[in-house]
Formats: sequence, C-alpha cells, structure tokens
Amino acid sequence: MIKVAVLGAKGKMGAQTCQAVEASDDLELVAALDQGDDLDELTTAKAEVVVDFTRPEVVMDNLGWCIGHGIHAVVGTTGFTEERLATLRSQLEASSGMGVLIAPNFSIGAVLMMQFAAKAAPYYESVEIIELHHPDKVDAPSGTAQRTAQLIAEARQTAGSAPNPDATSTGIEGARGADVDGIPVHSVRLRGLVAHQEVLLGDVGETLSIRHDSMHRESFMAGVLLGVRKIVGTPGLTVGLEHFMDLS
Ligand SMILES: NC(=O)C1=CN([C@@H]2O[C@H](COP(=O)(O)OP(=O)(O)OC[C@H]3O[C@@H](n4cnc5c(N)ncnc54)[C@H](O)[C@@H]3O)[C@@H](O)[C@H]2O)C=CC1
Ligand SMILES: O=C(O)C1=N[C@H](C(=O)O)C[C@H](O)C1
Repeated sequence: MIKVAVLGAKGKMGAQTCQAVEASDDLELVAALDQGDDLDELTTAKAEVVVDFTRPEVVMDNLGWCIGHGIHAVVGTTGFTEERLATLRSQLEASSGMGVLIAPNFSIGAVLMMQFAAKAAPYYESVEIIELHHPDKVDAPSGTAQRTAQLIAEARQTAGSAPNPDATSTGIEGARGADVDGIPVHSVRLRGLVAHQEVLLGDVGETLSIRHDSMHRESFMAGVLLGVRKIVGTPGLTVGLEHFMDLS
C-alpha cells in the first residue's frame, strides 16, 4: 500500500482525488489537508506521496517542504515557469532520491491531444489554440494550453517551420490572444464548462482540428493514480504524464 496525502483536499480536484485514492486497493489516504492545516501532519501520517491541487502562489512552498521531508509529490497545480522548474530540479538533486511529477493535465485524452498536436504542427502553416474552462479558474491561459504551445513550438523549431502567417496590423489589443512561444492562445471562461481545448491547424485548402473535452473531473483520476504509482520509483523531476505512458 502506498501512503498518499492530498493538499487542497477541500477543493474541486483535491476532493475528487481523495475519493479516487480511497477507492484504490493499493493506495491508502493517510492525510487530507487544506489551507491553514499544518504540514507536519504529513510526516505524522507517514505520507510517502503527496498529491498537490492547490494554487499557483502556494505550490512551491508545499513542494519545498515535501522534498525537504522525504516525500514524493504528484502535482496538478498550475503556474510552473522555467525558473520554478529549475528551482525544483536543484532541490531534488540535493534530496535523497525524491521524485516530483508536474503534470499540466492528468487526463489521458488531453495528454494524447497535446502529443498529436505537436506531431501535426510542422505540417501546417498556421497553428492556434483555443482553451475553454469553467469561470472559477484563477489562471489564464491554462497550464495545458501553455504546455501545448511549448510542445508545438519545439516541434516547429526542430522542423525549421516558419512563424505563423498573420497580417494583423490594427485592431483592439488582445484580439489575437496571448502569444505563447509564438503560438496564439485564446482563453474562454464559461459557466457549464469543465476543461476543454482545441488546437486548430491550417494550410492551403485544408484545416485540422484536434479537440479534447473533460466533461467531469473524474477524467483526471486515472492519470493522477498512475502518477502516484510511478513517482515512487522515479527520482528527480518529471514534467508531463506522457513520460509515464508508453506512447512509442
Ligand atoms: N493537472 C490537471 O490535470 C489539473 C490541474 N488543475 C489545477 O489544479 C489547481 C486546483 O484546481 P481546483 O481544484 O479546481 O481549485 P480549487 O480552488 O477548487 O481548490 C484549491 C484548494 O486548495 C486549497 N489551498 C489553498 N492554499 C492551500 C495551502 N497552502 N495548502 C493546502 N491547500 C490550500 C484551497 O483552500 C482550495 O480548497 C489549479 O491550479 C488548477 O488549474 C485542475 C484540474 C486538472
Ligand atoms: O483549472 C482547471 O480546471 C484545469 N486546470 C489545468 C490547466 O490549467 O490546464 C488542467 C485542466 O485544464 C483543468
């Protein structure tokens, strides 16, 4: 049995994760903490893996604490810049074999959508991303959209693709979305939605749309549980659930 603790346990994803861990035969939920709770409860409960679904402004402190106390972490919380990833890498190097998984999206379908989009991107002149989420989401663009744009930009750079064509020279600021590594990302916030993304690819006379929809937060749970099971034997920093899936 792997002893698992959840940070952000009263939140939408944290509560769903507690249920999923409790329903698993090989995992034991030993702590469910939220804002204001004492992290020392994690060591008292002998947690081996922490799952963090909190907020971008607190996640780095949580991870620093976990690494320092010999606890692996599986992280869904957004807000990971290159600078934050570098900080984690050096904290992990100084640790005794701790592992951290940062997964921009735990849904298996979303991981596949990101991989398919990166594969397709060098074959098209234009690529844009539309991400659509519930209006309680605090960050924009989504972590998934930012990671997708990075993967697409890397694939296009490797292939020597030209930048997206775009004749826009006048209009209202923001109309062309956020620029993430040269890829326009458009964010929709709409009551009724959970988490959705469409990657639009275009070339002369044709378009390709790659869309993924999470209609319920249960869609993330298979990936969270996979991450918990794998991180115990994976020291260092892993970015992206695809590294724990056989996609060859
Ligand atoms: N990687 C993925 O597949 C997914 C990632 N997310 C991300 O996960 C994060 C949480 O999302 P939701 O559950 O929708 O948000 P939420 O707002 O429903 O839950 C966040 C919870 O964290 C708690 N919290 C805040 N500070 C804390 C602290 N210092 N220690 C412990 N708990 C603390 C809050 O009280 C709240 O209960 C967001 O960054 C979101 O973008 C959400 C869905 C899927
Ligand atoms: O806040 C959410 O809901 C989600 N956040 C993650 C993101 O920002 O990509 C993952 C998923 O899109 C749901």
